[in-house]
Amino acid sequence: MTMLEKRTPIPVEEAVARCMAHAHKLPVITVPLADSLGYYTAEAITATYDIPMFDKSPYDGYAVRSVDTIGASGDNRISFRTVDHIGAGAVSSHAVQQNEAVRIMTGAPIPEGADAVVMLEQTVETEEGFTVRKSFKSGENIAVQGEECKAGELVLPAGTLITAGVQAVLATFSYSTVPVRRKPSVALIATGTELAAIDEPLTPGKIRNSNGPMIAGQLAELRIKAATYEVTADDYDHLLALIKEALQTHDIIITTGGVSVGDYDYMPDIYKALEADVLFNKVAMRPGSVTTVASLENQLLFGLSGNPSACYSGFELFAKPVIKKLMGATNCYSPVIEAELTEDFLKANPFTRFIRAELDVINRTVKPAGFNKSNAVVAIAKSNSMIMLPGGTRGFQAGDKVQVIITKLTDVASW
Ligand SMILES: Nc1nc2c(c(=O)[nH]1)N[C@H]1C(S)=C(S)[C@@H](COP(=O)(O)OP(=O)(O)OC[C@H]3O[C@@H](n4cnc5c(N)ncnc54)[C@H](O)[C@@H]3O)O[C@H]1N2
Ligand code: MOO
Ligand SMILES: [Mg+2]
Repeated sequence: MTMLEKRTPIPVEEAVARCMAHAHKLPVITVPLADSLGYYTAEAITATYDIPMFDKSPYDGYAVRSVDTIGASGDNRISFRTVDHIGAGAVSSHAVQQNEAVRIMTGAPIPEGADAVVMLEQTVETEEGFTVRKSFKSGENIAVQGEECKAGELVLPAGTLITAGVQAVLATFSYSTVPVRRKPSVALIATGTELAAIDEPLTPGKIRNSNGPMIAGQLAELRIKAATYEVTADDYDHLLALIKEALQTHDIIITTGGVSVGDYDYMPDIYKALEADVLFNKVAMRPGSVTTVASLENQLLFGLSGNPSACYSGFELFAKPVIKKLMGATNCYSPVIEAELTEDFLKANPFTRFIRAELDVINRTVKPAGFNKSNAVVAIAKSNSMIMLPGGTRGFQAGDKVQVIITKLTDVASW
């Protein structure tokens, strides 16, 4: 029997800080615009020209000189003669003269001489053109060059998550390819002799490997495709060999299980054998207190707990911000908001407690997502957030305000 290793718990914030201190931005690559979703911009996007690039019509109508509309009223309709007709994409060669108009469609450049646009609905057609019954101010109904942004202006800083809207901006400024930081390559290894493959019969003592697909899903939510290794029995030699193999080609190795002090928990010995620098192996939190993170030169090993809720929380708290930082994100952390508890939670909290929860963002209320022990699976599925109760506090009651980490921003039943 070996001596039980003594572990010193560190505060969650300190554990996160240690992880982040070992997360170095990955090199810049370029990806086609169409494939850029989910990356972060590696350089600032600066306007290369004014937007709009030219004064344009925001309406289907007529471009006129506003001075010619002075005095127009219901009793004094002023007539205009149509001298040209352009749609978006065309440029009129006419300089608009007194009481002339160019029929112009939305998006077309304002012709020379004109300084206002009359909407089609504001006109009555005549043989030569149309009449108006109101005067127009100079600049009325014109989308002015540079009104959205000016050439040289910073539009989006480096480290912005590329969303559909960001892709629109990138297209606007002619980025057919986008400089981004490459995504980390992540190996995923579920450990445990008890784990049965998804199609294997559940013989006595066996359970399904739910953590493997869950972590793969958490990575996929960050648009990272995990390299999922075979499910591995608690066999030191085999596990060590597999992790060594994974270290050949991956930036991050995520394991689940085998990280505590049990007889078949081999991860602590594996970190020793790898001569990895263990950043921490005990965190003052529940669940997931045994979460271990170790570093090797430029690689990180996340030893997530085997217990599903602890595993999930460990990924959200430590792996997620690290991955975002590696990809060059400016905002690496999930948003935290204050919400009102709608149920009592009477357990005391010797350590910081994370509770998979249902947050109603609109009403700013929150409640635990059902049975919430470390081994819970269903509550993870029902949650969109985690309530964070500080260590050293007693129970909380309905009506109390609590801090909540938002883990999912969409697809929530109560929204
Ligand atoms: N004497 C002590 N015992 C335990 C301690 C402790 O401090 N002293 N910590 C407990 C806590 S807290 C947790 S959490 C677990 C962590 O255990 P491990 O990370 O070593 O994980 P395992 O022992 O491999 O498994 C724990 C539990 O989770 C189930 N599991 C494992 N992998 C999966 C998977 N891929 N999918 C679904 N479920 C999985 C496994 O069957 C076990 O039931 O240790 C406590 N013990
Ligand atoms: O690490 Mo365990 O899940 O704290 O309960
Ligand atoms: Mg164990």
